[in-house]
Amino acid sequence: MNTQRILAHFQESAELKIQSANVLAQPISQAVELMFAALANGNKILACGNGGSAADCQHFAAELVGRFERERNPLPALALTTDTSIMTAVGNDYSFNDIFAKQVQAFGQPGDVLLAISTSGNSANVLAAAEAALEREMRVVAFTGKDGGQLGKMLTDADVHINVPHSRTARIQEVHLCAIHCICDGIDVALFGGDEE
Ligand SMILES: O=C(CO)[C@@H](O)[C@H](O)[C@H](O)[C@H](O)COP(=O)(O)O
Ligand SMILES: [Zn+2]
Repeated sequence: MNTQRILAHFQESAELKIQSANVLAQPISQAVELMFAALANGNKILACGNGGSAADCQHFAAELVGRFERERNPLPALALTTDTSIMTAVGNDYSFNDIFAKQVQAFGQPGDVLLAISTSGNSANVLAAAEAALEREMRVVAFTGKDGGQLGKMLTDADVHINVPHSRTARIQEVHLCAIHCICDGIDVALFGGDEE
């Protein structure tokens, strides 16, 4: 394979990370504050998304329940992407669009946070989950790309929108993962200090 193509992927990814840092530092900081306040109040974080974004949800939940870089007590975060019995039952008996919303209705409490990840902002099951969360007085942290899609439009001022300024799904996902690690670090800093600014 032509290594130029590989170099181009790295180049585009690195450039987008730098560009996104300027645009996303503020909303990522807001997401840390929102999530930490919820956790400190005894609430939890639910996470949903499809494909690579489902993997991101699981990655995020693993770092909260296990640990990120510092030793600490487990924090309550649940990926809604892992229970194949729930997802096949709801998908089969209702609709694939309901696989996350039903779980939000089952597990979500007022004050909990939904991490909703969709690079297009238009996946119907993620939109339904966000709608269910808002109905339950949960807050939503939305990770999107492109123009933010319908997900970006349904958020309230109390929610947080982390919209990656790019059109390519793979590149958007790479920035989403960086944002997830920023949030995990921010939660550790909120717990233990270490923010020198
Ligand atoms: O990881 C990738 C592409 O890089 C895919 O698995 C991708 O996540 C899937 O096509 C998703 O269904 C895309 O959905 P969304 O990000 O638009 O909500
Ligand atoms: Zn991917």
